[in-house]
Amino acid sequence: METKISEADLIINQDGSIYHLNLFPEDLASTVITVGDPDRVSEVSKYFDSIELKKGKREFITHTGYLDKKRITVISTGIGTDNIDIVFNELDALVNIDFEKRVVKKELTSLDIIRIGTSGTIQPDIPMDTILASTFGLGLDSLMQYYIHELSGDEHGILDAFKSHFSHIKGITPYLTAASNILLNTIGSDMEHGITITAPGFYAPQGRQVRAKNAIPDFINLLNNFQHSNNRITNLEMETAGIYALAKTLGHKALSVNAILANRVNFEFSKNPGAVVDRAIKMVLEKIIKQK
Ligand SMILES: O=P(O)(O)O[C@H]1O[C@H](CO)[C@@H](O)[C@H]1O
Ligand SMILES: O=c1cc[nH]c(=O)[nH]1
Repeated sequence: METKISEADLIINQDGSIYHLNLFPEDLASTVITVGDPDRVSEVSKYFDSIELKKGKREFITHTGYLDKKRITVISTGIGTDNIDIVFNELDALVNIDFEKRVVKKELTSLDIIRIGTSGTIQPDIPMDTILASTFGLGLDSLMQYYIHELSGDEHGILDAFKSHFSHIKGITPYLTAASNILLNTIGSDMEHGITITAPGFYAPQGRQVRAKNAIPDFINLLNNFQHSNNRITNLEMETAGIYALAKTLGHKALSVNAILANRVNFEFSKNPGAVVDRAIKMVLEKIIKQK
């Protein structure tokens, strides 16, 4: 017998839309771009040939439209993997749960989900304004402690090596998931590649020192001298690991594309962040319409 999902587990608004995203199943395209900043949604959808839908609630703004006959949804997640938990469970529910019967559909849909976000590099040879696709998301936040989450052989190897590199740091349980290979080799081709660290904050959790003192000394050096086979850590941000891990758990493909705005070893910040983000948006949209 099909298990019915309760009204408290999956909350559907009075009008039939999903709780936080405020969307109906038909509002969502099978190619989804996520951005952190709600204002970045229109920076993406301004390139669409037509926009059929604009909706929003809290920090979750959604536009769906067409570019060159391809239907695309762009949605803002806000900052952090706590928001990724909400957005990814609700995106999945929109395609894979029958809202009337409150059961999982027999035929599951796999979404293509591409993050276009901003990030700081920790490698001196990666110039500012680089567009980088994350090969793996390595989470230092706690989101995946709450989900059963299986690792492949490659993922185990890198994660075990990182855990031993990080073994003197107490109280952090890292997790790691690979990008979708298909999206990495299509959307992510012609981009710099590397492991992305997802931090549970912007300041000390990314090794920044302003007034509050850092508990982990030499954090950036500790990360940038990690190496496993050909894999090195290239950048820091706040969503990728949660996106990769939940996408894999729920059967979706995901890729994170990072506009590098900060170089943490050269202590520099981009002079023109808007232009770098715009270049990342255009690269991703061009690659999406070339797919299939
Ligand atoms: O520019 P977005 O997509 O928000 O991404 C990055 O910028 C925010 C911090 O400034 C974090 O969300 C981080 O992941
Ligand atoms: O250094 C940076 C830049 C953008 N976003 C981050 O999370 N970190």
